[in-house]
Order: sequence, then C-alpha cells, then structure tokens
Amino acid sequence: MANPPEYLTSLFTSYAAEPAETRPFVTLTFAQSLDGKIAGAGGKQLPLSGPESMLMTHWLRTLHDGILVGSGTALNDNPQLNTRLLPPAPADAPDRNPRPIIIDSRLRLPPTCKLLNNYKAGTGRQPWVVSSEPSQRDAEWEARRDALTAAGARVLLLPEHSSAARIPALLTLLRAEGIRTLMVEGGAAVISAFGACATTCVNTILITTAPRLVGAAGVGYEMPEQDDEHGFHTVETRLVGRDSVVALRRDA
Ligand SMILES: NC(=O)C1=CN([C@@H]2O[C@H](COP(=O)(O)OP(=O)(O)OC[C@H]3O[C@@H](n4cnc5c(N)ncnc54)[C@H](O)[C@@H]3O)[C@@H](O)[C@H]2O)C=CC1
Ligand SMILES: Nc1nc(O)c(N)c(N[C@@H]2O[C@H](COP(=O)(O)O)[C@@H](O)[C@H]2O)n1
Repeated sequence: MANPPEYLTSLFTSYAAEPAETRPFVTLTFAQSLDGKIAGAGGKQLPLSGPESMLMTHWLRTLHDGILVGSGTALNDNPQLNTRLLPPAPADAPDRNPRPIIIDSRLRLPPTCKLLNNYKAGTGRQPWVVSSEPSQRDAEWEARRDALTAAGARVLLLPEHSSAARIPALLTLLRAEGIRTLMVEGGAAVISAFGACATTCVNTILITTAPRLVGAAGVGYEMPEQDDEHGFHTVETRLVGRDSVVALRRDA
C-alpha cells in the first residue's frame, strides 16, 4: 500500500484542509488494553497494538504536521515518532515524518535520545521541545536548554499558565509556528490534560483497543464524562488486525 488507507484519510479530508487560524486540528490517539491501560506496571512500555494497527498509526502520523508526547513518554519510551514502518516513498516525495514535539517543562529530554539522533542522521525532523522559562534564574535549566539546543533541538517557550490554560496556550503557540494538524500520542498525563479540555481543544479521538488485559497495576488515564449534546460522535469503528479502532469526532 503506497498511501494511507481511505478510512483514515476520510476522517480528515472534510476539515483538515482548512485549519483554524488560532489552533491546529488535534487528533488525540493512543493504544489501550481492554481494561483501559496504556502501559504496564511502573510505566513499562507495552506493545499493545498488533502489526496492522501499528502500521495504521504510522499512516496516521503522515496525516499530521506535528506529533506530540509528554516528557514522561519521551524519557520512558525513548520514542522515534517517525513513519519507518511504511513502504518507502519515491525519492522526490515530500518528507512524510511529522515534527516531533515534546512538552517538557523541566527540559529533561536527554540530548542523546533517538529523536535527536534521527534528526542528526536525516531520518526525522528537528524535534521541538516546549518548556516554560523558570520564574527565577535557574542555571540547571539554562544548562539543559543549551545542551538540547547544541544537540539539535529547538526549544520553544510557553509563558507560565495555570494548568487549565496550558493546553490552549500550547496550541496557540504551535499554530503560530505553522503546525496546522497535531497528533497527540500520550502519555497518561498528556492524554488526561487534553481529555480535560477535549470539548474545545480536540477534534478527533482515535483509540486502538488491543484484546488483552493489563491489570490494575497498569497505567490508566482520565477522561471527562461525555456530554451527549456537545460531545463527540463515532465516525469510525473497525477491526484492524486483531485490534478494534474507534474514532470519535467533535461536532463542529
Ligand atoms: N499506549 C500508548 O498509546 C501510549 C502509552 N504511553 C505510556 O505513557 C506513560 C507515560 O505517561 P506519563 O508518565 O503520564 O508522561 P507524559 O508523557 O504524559 O508526560 C508528562 C509530562 O508532560 C508534561 N505535561 C503534561 N501535561 C501537561 C500540561 N497540561 N501542561 C504542560 N505540560 C504538561 C509535563 O512535563 C509532565 O511531566 C509511559 O508508560 C508510556 O509508555 C505513552 C504514549 C502512548
Ligand atoms: N499506537 C501505539 N501502540 C502501542 O502499542 C504503543 N505502545 C504506542 N506507543 C506510542 O508510540 C510511541 C513509540 O513510537 P515509536 O515506535 O518509537 O515510533 C510511544 O512512545 C508511545 O507514544 N502506540
């Protein structure tokens, strides 16, 4: 298959061509177990998606300008967030990899991480690391900022906000930097933060559910109760390999 499956492109064609001026279109997406866990005990990274739905996730990545994870995921999983599972594209085709974006208030991302190594090797876009300038001079934060910049990252600064205002401010910043479509992959704190403002900040929620149980010690996430009148409605339900994929869209 040389292009994303039609059921994925059709989720976005109706609106992603005309992004709002002030915020990107946001797709919140992750894989979970039947009992709603996204990782194992102690945050152990789990291969929840089967090969077919993992491939789908890589196609989904091609449909977004940016791919965002929190620093917890970046540290725990050392992810690549690229499209390496896809069949090779023609040499003259545009880069299909989305821009990796890490929310990292304390700048904990290691300069030796795979995202920066891939960028240096030409197999990934330059990672953007979004932080907030400390309220007082902080030599450690400055040293980490300088080390990340020297390793190739771009550090973007978000003004300090209350926790409820941070996601809207982040989206405004990313849209001003040219991100029109944003795929949010996790982890638990980031999913919960986007979930809390989903009715204004998220356009599509796409959840892959794998047929396994992780148990109570696994890592879960929080979502607010869905409001039938103003909430999301189901636009896709399908089996992808052994996993079920459900997509919800927020009413315009
Ligand atoms: N199954 C799946 O699809 C996925 C699973 N995971 C799993 O999730 C776990 C990591 O989750 P967490 O530890 O919760 O880390 P996280 O990836 O959610 O990152 C938490 C960090 O993100 C930043 N952050 C979060 N919310 C913010 C907000 N509202 N404003 C500003 N900054 C904010 C902060 O720096 C915070 O320390 C790992 O076990 C990983 O394997 C991660 C991604 C996808
Ligand atoms: N779709 C999906 N299925 C799973 O089973 C997963 N564990 C994840 N995790 C997310 O993907 C990131 C890893 O990406 P790379 O393979 O390194 O490109 C991981 O950090 C999570 O964000 N996703």
